Amino acid sequence: MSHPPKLRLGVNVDHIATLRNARGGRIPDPVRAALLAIEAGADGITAHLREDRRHIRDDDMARLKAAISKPLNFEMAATEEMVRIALATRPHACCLVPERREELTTEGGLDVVGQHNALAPAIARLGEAGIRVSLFIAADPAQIEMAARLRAPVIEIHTGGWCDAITEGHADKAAAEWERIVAGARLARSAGLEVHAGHGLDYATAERIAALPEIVELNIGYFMMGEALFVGLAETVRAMRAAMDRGRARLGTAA
Ligand SMILES: CC(=O)[C@@H](O)[C@H](O)COP(=O)(O)O
Ligand SMILES: NCC(=O)COP(=O)(O)O
Repeated sequence: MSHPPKLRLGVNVDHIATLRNARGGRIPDPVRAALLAIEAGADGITAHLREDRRHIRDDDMARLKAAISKPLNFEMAATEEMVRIALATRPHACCLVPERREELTTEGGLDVVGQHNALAPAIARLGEAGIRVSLFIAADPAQIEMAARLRAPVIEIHTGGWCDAITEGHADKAAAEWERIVAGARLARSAGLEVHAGHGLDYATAERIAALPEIVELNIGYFMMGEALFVGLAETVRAMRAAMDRGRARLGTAA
């Protein structure tokens, strides 16, 4: 790939809403966080409207759409309720993710293979409305190939397994997960898909994955919101941007 496109940073503001909801008030406001992140260099904002509204609420998504000048990536389960909200909101993009009320965070990727009949109408309705559809999946060849068959333009590779293995010191599992990501990104690109990645990324893992030329967007939230508590959100966005730029400078050497 001679001149791979710029690597975009999507900042996920979910967990500003988690803190806000702790007392049921209006502060801290995820919209203010989004505006600050954009001012500091974010290329887009991601927010996950979960069925249980544990963090981002319907009003947050509507205010984000109205307030931000950069693309809004609306993460959602592929339910009738969420499709209707997304069609009314008209974000730049929707990322379809698996959801289970009892989960602590997004576990695993969307089962595109097992649910392709149910997903196809949602993908079509969102796409026909001009919304760029992304499927949040594991770097699994069968899932990637089905995503391409369903004509979703984008996949987002779930990096949680790789990041968790690193955090827990499971070097062999981390190496195996990394190989899956490298191979999955290549397969997805060869299938004509735009390739994003996210979940659990921090400065070190973002820097490493930035060296994969097939990947053009990283969506990062939890780690950055934690860092922002100590050094500020603007500084955190700048530091993440710098980590991604360092990784991009080593393009093609990470595999
Ligand atoms: C799909 C994804 O990776 C993000 O939305 C992440 O799930 C943040 O939301 P939760 O922490 O609620 O899972
Ligand atoms: N899709 C990944 C995302 O939006 C942010 O995930 P995380 O960084 O909060 O784990």
